[in-house]
Amino acid sequence: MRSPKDFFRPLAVGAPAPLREVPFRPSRMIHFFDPGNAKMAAKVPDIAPQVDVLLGNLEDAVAADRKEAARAGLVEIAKAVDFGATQLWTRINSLDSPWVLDDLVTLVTEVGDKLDVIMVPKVEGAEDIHYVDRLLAQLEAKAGITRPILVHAILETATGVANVEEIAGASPRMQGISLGPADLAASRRMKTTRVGGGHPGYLVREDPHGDQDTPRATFQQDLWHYTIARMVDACAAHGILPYYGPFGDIKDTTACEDQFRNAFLLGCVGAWSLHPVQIAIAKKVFSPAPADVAWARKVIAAMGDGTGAVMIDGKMQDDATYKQCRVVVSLADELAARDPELAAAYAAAQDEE
Ligand SMILES: CC(=O)SCCNC(=O)CCNC(=O)[C@H](O)C(C)(C)COP(=O)(O)OP(=O)(O)OC[C@H]1O[C@@H](n2cnc3c(N)ncnc32)[C@H](O)[C@@H]1OP(=O)(O)O
Ligand SMILES: CC(=O)C(=O)O
Ligand SMILES: [Mg+2]
Repeated sequence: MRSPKDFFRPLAVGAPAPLREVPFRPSRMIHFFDPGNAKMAAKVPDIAPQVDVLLGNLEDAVAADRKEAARAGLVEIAKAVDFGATQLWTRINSLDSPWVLDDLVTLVTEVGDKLDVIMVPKVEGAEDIHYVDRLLAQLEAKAGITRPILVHAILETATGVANVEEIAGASPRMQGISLGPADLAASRRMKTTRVGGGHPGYLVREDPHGDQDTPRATFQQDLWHYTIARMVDACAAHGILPYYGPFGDIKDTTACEDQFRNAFLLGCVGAWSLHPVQIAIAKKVFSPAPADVAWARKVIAAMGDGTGAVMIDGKMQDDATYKQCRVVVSLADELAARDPELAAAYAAAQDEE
């Protein structure tokens, strides 16, 4: 482990200095596309302004014989498109694959100045992040890149979950972590074949009634609660951002919204959109509701310097609820600065209060 005094030292001569704080930039949806798929690639200029993050995916979902085409497609798109305030990310191939070295070398040297974040799949421990960290520093130095490219890990192996705290704190490059429910299910030998979401078999049943014939209600439980909660704590402890990952049942927009909202309420800042239909869902869910923002502003106003206790509409407010309200309001302000429609909805709700 590096000494704390060396933690923020560049790992290569000529590499940019690491950031001391992860910039909070809106990232309600990380929109995945395959840069080697001509139809999807053609949609990028139209989709870019609608999303917070556009991610050129090179890993799973890109067939083995299309890996080079996807990488080349991403370089072309990154050079050609003006992304405005939208972030450009990529998901590279896994560190044990034959493609990852070329992914990193090509992308950083050709379009490193356009890339905000590199998502690394199947991260198992701090050593995976250390490897990417050093290599990125060398490549940044070679390419003359002046601001560090950040790193995002996917939590999708049992070992990764066991090491999530050390992964979150492995480097000042760490921007965030996403849950990878599909690979994680396989790694853990879970018996769901879905990409995220619930399972009707994972339930609790109410106690028997005196009368044997009365049916006993069942309640479906959340398969992902434990992992998301661990991930959120690890991220918060290290000042980085947690995300729910993919929801594979594209047609079930209702369950997608539920899964995204559970993650939002537990502390996640965004989720992946795999299909254009999921963009609006993520936008809705990961933007605090206007009524909640108006309420939070009311509490903050009533609390003055944020200490003491007051009663508002029958509810006790004190230093802790003041902090909760600050979380909601600062997120709303950051999102409103990027999203005029949302800013207007917040202003209207404020006028109603
Ligand atoms: C477990 C994991 O690793 S998850 C992450 C990896 N997976 C991915 O990245 C998947 C990304 N998404 C996709 O590949 C596709 O959305 C699929 C395969 C799920 C569905 O694709 P389709 O069957 O083409 O869906 P559908 O017919 O509804 O698409 C409608 C249009 O949207 C386009 N489209 C679909 N997904 C996307 C996308 N993610 N980005 C941009 N455009 C898209 C299609 O090309 C199609 O265009 P067209 O109207 O010009 O023909
Ligand atoms: C997100 C991802 O890669 C997975 O669920 O496996
Ligand atoms: Mg995966």
